[in-house]
Amino acid sequence: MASSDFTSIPIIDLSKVNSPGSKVELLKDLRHALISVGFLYVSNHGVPESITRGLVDGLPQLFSLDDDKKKEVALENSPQFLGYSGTGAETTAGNVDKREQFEFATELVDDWTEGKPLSERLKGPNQWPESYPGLRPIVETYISALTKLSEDFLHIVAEALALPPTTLLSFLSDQHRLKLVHYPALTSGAGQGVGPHKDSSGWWTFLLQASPPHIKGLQVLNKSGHWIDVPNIPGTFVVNIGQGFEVVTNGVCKATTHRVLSGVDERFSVPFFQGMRRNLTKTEAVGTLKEHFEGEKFGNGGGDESEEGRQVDSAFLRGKYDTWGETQLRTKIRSHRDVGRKFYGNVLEKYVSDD
Ligand SMILES: O=C(O)CCC(=O)C(=O)O
Ligand SMILES: [Fe+2]
Repeated sequence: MASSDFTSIPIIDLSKVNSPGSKVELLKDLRHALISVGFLYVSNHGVPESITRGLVDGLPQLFSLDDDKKKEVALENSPQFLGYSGTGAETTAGNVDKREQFEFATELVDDWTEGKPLSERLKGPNQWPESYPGLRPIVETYISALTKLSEDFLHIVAEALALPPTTLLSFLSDQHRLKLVHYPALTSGAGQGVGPHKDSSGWWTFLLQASPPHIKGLQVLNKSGHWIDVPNIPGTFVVNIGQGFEVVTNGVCKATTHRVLSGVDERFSVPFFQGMRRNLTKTEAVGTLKEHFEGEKFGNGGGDESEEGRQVDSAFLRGKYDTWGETQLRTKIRSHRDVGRKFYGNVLEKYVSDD
């Protein structure tokens, strides 16, 4: 094992930002987590317990709706790829993921018209299940709270990386995405809840583990290739780096590979994907902070990564398309070809056969 390799996930107490003495310690711990781990918990984050509780308590009711009620808000209806997708609709690392999910986003108007970049069509309204009218205020309140937390967090991250506090805000999107996820119980043994991946859809991910702490499942790959458990610690969010942030930091802060193993207990989770602006070009993403992150203070950076981690595709950096938005659209169309066929017929063939 590499001498600096991690075997557990650091907990960052965000209340330490409030006093100068403890802030120094916070920034040092955060910097280590960002450069050497890529995953962390945040505690004392300021999101009221009533907001997370409202969401957690609603999940069993939502997922126990009849199939035909879920299908009324099927993701296939939505050019924004927002809505319900059932178990078996997704594959990761070549295997089928055993999970069902509702995807929501910051509520926006679809004002795309012919001539605008196609990726602007990712912006649009949510589909709210009519048979659970109480869900909308719960989800909207939660998205607002996480939007605020994730923006505040970017200020602290910038400071931990020796940047002016507002530096990272210029990369933000007007749209953040939220998934409500249910991993059904397996009748025997363990199986793939979601396969090994790096988060490609956001710039940072804030995950609420929404089942009791004895229900495990989330694991992170360390640099020597061992899977490390990320148990649910009540009152915290798990925070991890997305592929966009890795690009912007010149690889100093790595998007760490993770997976979910399902077992005999069902499990719920809620990832919030803080969005990167769709018109961000590869040149801007790579170039804006390049000099800063090439500097000596990041000498060794997070450099090393396990072989399995290296294999995980970075669609933005290696892909053919110049903007973050187009890369996102391509990824979405490739994962949901039926939506591609219905709304993006002109580019479907190009995106599915360009590698
Ligand atoms: O369910 C979890 O704990 C993690 C989910 C995840 O990694 C994802 O959806 O990207
Ligand atoms: Fe993930």
